[in-house]
Amino acid sequence: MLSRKELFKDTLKKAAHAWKRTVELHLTEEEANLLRLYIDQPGYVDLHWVMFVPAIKGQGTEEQQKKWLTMAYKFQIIGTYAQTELGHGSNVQGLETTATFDPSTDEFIMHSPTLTSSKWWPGGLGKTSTHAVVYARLITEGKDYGIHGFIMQLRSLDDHSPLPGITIGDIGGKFGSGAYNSMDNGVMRLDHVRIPRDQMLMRLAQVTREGKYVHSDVPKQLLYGTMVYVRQTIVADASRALSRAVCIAVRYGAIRKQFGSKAGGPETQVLNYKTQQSRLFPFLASAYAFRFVGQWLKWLYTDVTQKLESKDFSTLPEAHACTAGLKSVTTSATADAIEECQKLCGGHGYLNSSGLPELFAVNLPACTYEGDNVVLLLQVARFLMKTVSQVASGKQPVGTTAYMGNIQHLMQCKSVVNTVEDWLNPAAIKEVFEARALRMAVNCAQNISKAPSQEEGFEAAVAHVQLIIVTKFIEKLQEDILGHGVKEQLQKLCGIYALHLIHKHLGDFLSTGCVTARQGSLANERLGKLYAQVRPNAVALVDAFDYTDHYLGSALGRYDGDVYSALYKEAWKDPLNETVVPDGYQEHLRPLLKQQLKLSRL
Ligand SMILES: CC(C)(COP(=O)(O)OP(=O)(O)OC[C@H]1O[C@@H](n2cnc3c(N)ncnc32)[C@H](O)[C@@H]1OP(=O)(O)O)[C@@H](O)C(=O)NCCC(=O)NCCSC(=O)/C=C/CCCCCCCCCCCCC(=O)O
Ligand SMILES: Cc1cc2nc3c(=O)[nH]c(=O)nc-3n(C[C@H](O)[C@H](O)[C@H](O)COP(=O)(O)OP(=O)(O)OC[C@H]3O[C@@H](n4cnc5c(N)ncnc54)[C@H](O)[C@@H]3O)c2cc1C
Repeated sequence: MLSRKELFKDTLKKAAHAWKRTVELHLTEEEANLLRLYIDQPGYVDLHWVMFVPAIKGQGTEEQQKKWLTMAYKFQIIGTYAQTELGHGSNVQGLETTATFDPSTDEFIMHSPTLTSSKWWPGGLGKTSTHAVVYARLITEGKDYGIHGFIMQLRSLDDHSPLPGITIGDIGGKFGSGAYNSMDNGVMRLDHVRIPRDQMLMRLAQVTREGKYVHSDVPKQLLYGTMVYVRQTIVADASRALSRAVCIAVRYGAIRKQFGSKAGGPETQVLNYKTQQSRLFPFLASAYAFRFVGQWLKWLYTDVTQKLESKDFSTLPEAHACTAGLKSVTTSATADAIEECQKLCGGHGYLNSSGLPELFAVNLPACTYEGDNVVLLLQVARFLMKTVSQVASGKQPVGTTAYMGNIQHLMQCKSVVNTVEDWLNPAAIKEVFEARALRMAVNCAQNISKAPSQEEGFEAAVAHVQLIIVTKFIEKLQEDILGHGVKEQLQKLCGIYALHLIHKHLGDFLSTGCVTARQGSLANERLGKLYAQVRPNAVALVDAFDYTDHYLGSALGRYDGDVYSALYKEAWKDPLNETVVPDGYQEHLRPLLKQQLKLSRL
């Protein structure tokens, strides 16, 4: 119910309080991250910690890190990540902002040469950030060396006014009433702003005092390293958002009753309807699947980072493909699922008090930020095409593409499934997912020379990423899992996750010959049985997410199930209910009613 200005100020207040507590309680970096997470309101601090600091860590020299991170860690400066422009977001190499080296003063001149080169979108830029890592085309000795990162001070540290030559503001209201409107996404134009040479982030390349451009021995793709890092955190974020929506819809489904038995007995909980289960339980399974794959991705990222530190860059392409693909598939699935959960809760799901509209509006842009989901999957497709061609030339693939090394078998194998129970076998499931992913990638690679098809590449990428998620779920179940019966429940969810994908993408599985129509129908039968088996534990499986009512923010998802009183109470809090007779009655309603009454008497 807050206005945009009030909402923004509230975000500043919460962030300042969180920082105060972080200092007072001597929180570790991880604890401070959690504190921000549970404040649960997008704000400038996200950009500061999740993008500005990592960009300097990844692209700054040791000396630069020492200088800037010391201030950033103490919040003496607030930073953002200013990459996207009005004219270009996905096409990073198409950015237009220039950083021209002037050897006479040992400075870079930062400039926005066109309207479309205005920086547009960076979070916290609009009203808050004092500094930014700004991405611009480096020009020295008359030559354009492409996009590089530069640290710029944007606002005075005394009175917060923009520095000379910098025009800066907020880009305006966004989707939904609250949601991402707590963030001051900004616009910025630069008019020949001078910064010292040593504010170019120089780990990847340097410009000497004389203006010579010198490459480092690290790959230029490290320029994109911050995005790899953030995409990895977004997967965990998507799993959290999805689990919140599912928690609301499952709990409400257990409370909501519609239609009775013919004999006039009690009405049926909507969660008991098969159609409700087949729509909702795949989301429950996905929430767990995304959590496990997110944990694995975090491990992969840490592993790659350690390798990079010792100058082993070999796993960078795979890390890029995994983070891009998983960010894309999990955020798209999550946005769709939250929207569907709204429908699963019927009319009440459409109320703000259900918590679902806000959850949807906050998570929808994750499909776009940190890389449009389609653009990212096309990157995965490119990686797959390269891998297929390496396999063809005898190279053994590793990591998440290791399965492609089994090409002889996977290109011609037939699924062993013969009964409904056979679909309980993880090896049988994994084999059909591997065969589907490989055959789609190979078909795409073969067709590329004839008529390049983006769609085919996109579909092959989706199949590959789904295989990763299924595989990581299966691997998770091979670990020791504490708690009586917990593993059995997770096995059921793993089955649901995999089999609902077979159901949804049956066309792929059939057309690539991985399963027959009969096996597809056995998978559906198995899926129906799994839904029935999960039903008794569905509420416990969402309680296990351990969300407080406060964090869930939903009248429908309350732990105590007292849904109707909560809805009723929430309604009365609406500002429209502050007066019995609404504002506007005297000016607009009364004259209208009186006029009509007069007319009717004539
Ligand atoms: C990938 C692009 C589209 C590149 O396109 P292209 O022009 O074709 O390619 P080049 O630039 O020439 O590159 C070619 C080669 O480089 C490889 N490549 C590309 N990207 C990478 C990469 N990232 N890493 C490694 N390698 C890469 C590519 O494969 C080519 O290799 P080869 O030649 O084939 O060998 C690119 O331009 C692009 O990425 N576009 C997308 C742009 C984008 O993503 N922009 C993001 C802007 S910033 C933003 O959006 C910020 C949003 C705010 C988000 C706030 C998030 C808050 C999250 C909160 C989290 C909560 C915390 C949770 C805490 C917890 O849970 O722990
Ligand atoms: C809430 C939010 C916060 C953001 N925060 C930041 C930030 O802090 N810092 C920052 O720098 N940026 C930020 N961004 C910008 C964001 O990174 C870009 O919007 C994103 O990278 C997509 O780029 P675009 O907007 O140029 O989309 P476009 O690339 O213009 O996409 C438009 C359409 O074209 C399609 N398309 C584009 N290229 C291709 C292709 N090659 N093949 C097929 N289809 C294609 C896309 O799929 C999409 O459907 C933010 C964006 C949002 C929404």
